[in-house]
Amino acid sequence: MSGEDASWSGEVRVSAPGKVILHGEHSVVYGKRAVALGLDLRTHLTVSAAADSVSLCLPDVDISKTWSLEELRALWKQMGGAQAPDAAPLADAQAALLRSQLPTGAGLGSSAAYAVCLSGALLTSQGRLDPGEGRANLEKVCRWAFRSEQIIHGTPSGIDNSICTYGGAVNFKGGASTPVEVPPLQVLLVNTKVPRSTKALISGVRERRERHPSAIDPILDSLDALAERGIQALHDLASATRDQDRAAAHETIAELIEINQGLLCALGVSHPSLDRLVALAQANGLRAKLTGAGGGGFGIVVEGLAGKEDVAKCCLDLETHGYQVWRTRLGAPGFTIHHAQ
Ligand SMILES: Nc1ncnc2c1ncn2[C@@H]1O[C@H](COP(=O)(O)OP(=O)(O)O)[C@@H](O)[C@H]1O
Ligand SMILES: C[C@@](O)(CCOP(=O)(O)O)CC(=O)O
Ligand SMILES: [Mg+2]
Repeated sequence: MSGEDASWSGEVRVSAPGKVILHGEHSVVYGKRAVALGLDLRTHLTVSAAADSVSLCLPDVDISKTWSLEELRALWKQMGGAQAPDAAPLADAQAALLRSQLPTGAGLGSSAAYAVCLSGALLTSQGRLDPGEGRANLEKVCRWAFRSEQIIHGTPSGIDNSICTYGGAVNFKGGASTPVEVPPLQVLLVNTKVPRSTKALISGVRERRERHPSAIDPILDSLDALAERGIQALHDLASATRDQDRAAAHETIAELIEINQGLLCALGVSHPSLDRLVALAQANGLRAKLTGAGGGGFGIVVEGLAGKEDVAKCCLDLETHGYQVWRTRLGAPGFTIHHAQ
């Protein structure tokens, strides 16, 4: 439904995945290439019609708020919202309930999954997605989610809202994303349990670059080249038909992960908990890097062709050192409408 007089009386249920950035975190903020994959941990949102208010229930962060439509219309007017060129009319009373499997503020894109769910559910409930316009609808969802990320982050690159909208794997550069064929990529998601702020880490990189532009810019260029090599390796893995080609692609991916972590250390976004994680993986013959903004949060260990025993031993070592470990396969589907009426 849309328009000032329309009153919608249905329910919309949607979900969006979290994400793992394989290559390009931080450098993507400077227009460099990045590659990210959907994660099978999801955020779910239900939006339903309400009598005369808008309420938002976020049990995972212990927030529950209700505003009367009158209050919101006054605020809308005060903000000059009606004059905005792409402003959506504030028409309907709604209740939104959101649940997430994603830890917040840890590098797995909880903010983007949240943003994508909100934008997708509201666009659906307001009748602003056109039946049969799959890609165009997703682009719309992605654009609105980016606005929400701007509120949370300040200067997001757009990669998180893109992967959480489109899912699978995306090749992202300069604000535009293209799909990448997803090979079977098994990883360990490792939680350092160290809290950190995406915004503060991005500022830290900016300040380091301002102090030493001639040293930092080549690192950003290397990260760009690494992402390009990473996409080629994913492609090689997806299209490999012989064991030796699969093995070669896995070896390349592992080596790129190792180089990437070194460059992120040079940008100043690692953390002792991440350095230890990388060393423990390496002691078991596996390669690891931080994912997302770093400074704590999550790291990933790529399993490649490691045997079951080596992977199990690596998990055990990590858990013994206090890390939480989840084993998962990357490439989960993007924004999904489960129910709309
Ligand atoms: N389930 C949720 N409910 C409400 N807000 C959320 C939820 N998930 C994420 N957020 C918002 O996103 C912020 C975390 O985003 P960010 O620092 O970018 O880390 P990440 O996106 O890697 O989890 C939270 O502080 C909160 O503002
Ligand atoms: C550091 C950055 O590249 C990724 C941040 O990811 P996260 O919020 O830590 O999940 C920032 C961005 O791309 O907007
Ligand atoms: Mg985020």
